[in-house]
Amino acid sequence: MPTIQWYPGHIAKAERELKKQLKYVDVVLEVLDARIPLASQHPQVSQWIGNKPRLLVINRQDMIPEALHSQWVNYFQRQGIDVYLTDGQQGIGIKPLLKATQKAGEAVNEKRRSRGMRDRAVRAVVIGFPNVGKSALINRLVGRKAVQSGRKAGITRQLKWVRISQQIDLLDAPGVIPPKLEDQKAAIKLAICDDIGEAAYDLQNVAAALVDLLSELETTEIFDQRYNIPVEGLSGESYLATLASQRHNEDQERTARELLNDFRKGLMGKLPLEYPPDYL
Ligand SMILES: Nc1nc2c(ncn2[C@@H]2O[C@H](COP(=O)(O)OP(=O)(O)OP(=O)(O)O)[C@@H](O)[C@H]2O)c(=O)[nH]1
Repeated sequence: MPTIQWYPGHIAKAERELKKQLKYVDVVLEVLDARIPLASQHPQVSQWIGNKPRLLVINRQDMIPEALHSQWVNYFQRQGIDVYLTDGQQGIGIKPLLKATQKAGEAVNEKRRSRGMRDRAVRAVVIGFPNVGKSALINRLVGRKAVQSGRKAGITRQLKWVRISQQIDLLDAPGVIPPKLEDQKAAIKLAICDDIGEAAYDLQNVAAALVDLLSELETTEIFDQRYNIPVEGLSGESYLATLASQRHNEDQERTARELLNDFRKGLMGKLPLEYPPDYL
């Protein structure tokens, strides 16, 4: 399979701007995609933020089965990482996240008080891959439409500070991705979930990879129900070809787009592409 690489100019610029702003930030909220919490962790974030407090936010919680929620929380907690599950579209899980952000930033004001300075608002930044739901989350945290949110990756182009309350200022950063996608398995999952730009990959390869991945996870029953063709015994590539011949007059590109859109819109049901490594 050809490698997936995507690092357009606006992302490189976003990363430079973000790094500049990080020194003014007290707390980092890293947003992950619930369907792929491991693949959507940015490999360089830890290095950028040093020992600033970090909260992990698993967004799109509505797109995975509820039974998995606590499994992910446990998995990250075992590594000493605080995790919050949210649905940015419906505004679920927002209050605990606000509280935790406030609490994580309090150390700054304790230090200021000890030097005889007045309290100031805690400064938090929301970072993550494109399209994971950062802007939708911010709008929920603010309680109004303060920043733009949209279905295509790469909507947020500029860094923007938003006042959430007297206590919290939030920085909305454009999606960042590593300059080199070293882990190609992760890159394919990001492409399937629409968390990197479409220019980076071949639609048919990625749709076939979705079928292969779900076969590996043994969660392909939905294909029999939705398309009336079982996956059993077929590779992703042959499945796509079979589906195309039955539905769209051999048009595999159109079939691939339809398959991926059905998955991305949640029309195939709650289908995670990753489970905690120690999931039983
Ligand atoms: N189902 C579901 N959709 C969500 C959720 N959060 C956000 N979305 C949708 O996902 C799409 C992307 O959301 P954005 O908030 O624009 O994502 P972003 O991370 O700011 O994207 P960039 O600006 O590209 O970095 C939008 O259509 C949102 O409505 C969620 O928790 N569940």
